[in-house]
Amino acid sequence: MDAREMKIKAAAAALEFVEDGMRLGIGTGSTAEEFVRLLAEKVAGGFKVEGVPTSERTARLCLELGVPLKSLDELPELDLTIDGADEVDSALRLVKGGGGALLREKIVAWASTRMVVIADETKLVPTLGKFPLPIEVNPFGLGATRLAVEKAAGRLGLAGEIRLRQSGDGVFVTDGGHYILDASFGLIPDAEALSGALHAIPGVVEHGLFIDIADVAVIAGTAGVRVIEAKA
Ligand SMILES: O=C[C@H](O)[C@H](O)[C@H](O)COP(=O)(O)O
Repeated sequence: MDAREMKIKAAAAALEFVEDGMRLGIGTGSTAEEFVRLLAEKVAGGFKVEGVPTSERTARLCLELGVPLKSLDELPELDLTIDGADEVDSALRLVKGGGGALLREKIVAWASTRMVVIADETKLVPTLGKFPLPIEVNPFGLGATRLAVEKAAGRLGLAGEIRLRQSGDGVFVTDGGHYILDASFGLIPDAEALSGALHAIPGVVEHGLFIDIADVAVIAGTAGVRVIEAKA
């Protein structure tokens, strides 16, 4: 099974969590896009959902495929969000933001009663941190914020390159008009402490650590699909 097939398997299994009439947060990325394609087929068959997209990219795909959309202002409470991840650990802590959508993804997931994360087994890790941590920052005072991030990480014994994300010839800009710093700190043994330290920096808008947000992970691998529930 190749990577795309695994993503489709995870997306198909996650579709089982979606009920007719649900208000649905719809994630961003290649795995979430497989979910949107499968959801669109169900919608075409008469299944009713109202989706809130986590990025302009996802919104475009939903509109193209006929998945009905609302804004989060119209639907401030959602039943379920289905989204991908860059890393998932056994406590269902996540690293997200590889596609730059982490802020809207976190806002949408937070507004949802449940979040189901979908991924192929390569994303499952014993400890978060192999994937560089995306940190969304305000463009104002970028240098100062970067330094503050470096110092905060250093106090937790973390160090590594912090790169300003680029896109084509320029700086990558998120849907919210912010920049992304990709921090290669290596393994993050205390994700909660790093999350708190980053949130304390005024120039940090949000970071890609999702802690106590995902309720279920649907992980597709060569041996089949595994469903992991978060411990209460
Ligand atoms: O910003 C993007 C998101 O957090 C994605 O859900 C994440 O990067 C996973 O994307 P993919 O399914 O393409 O690996």
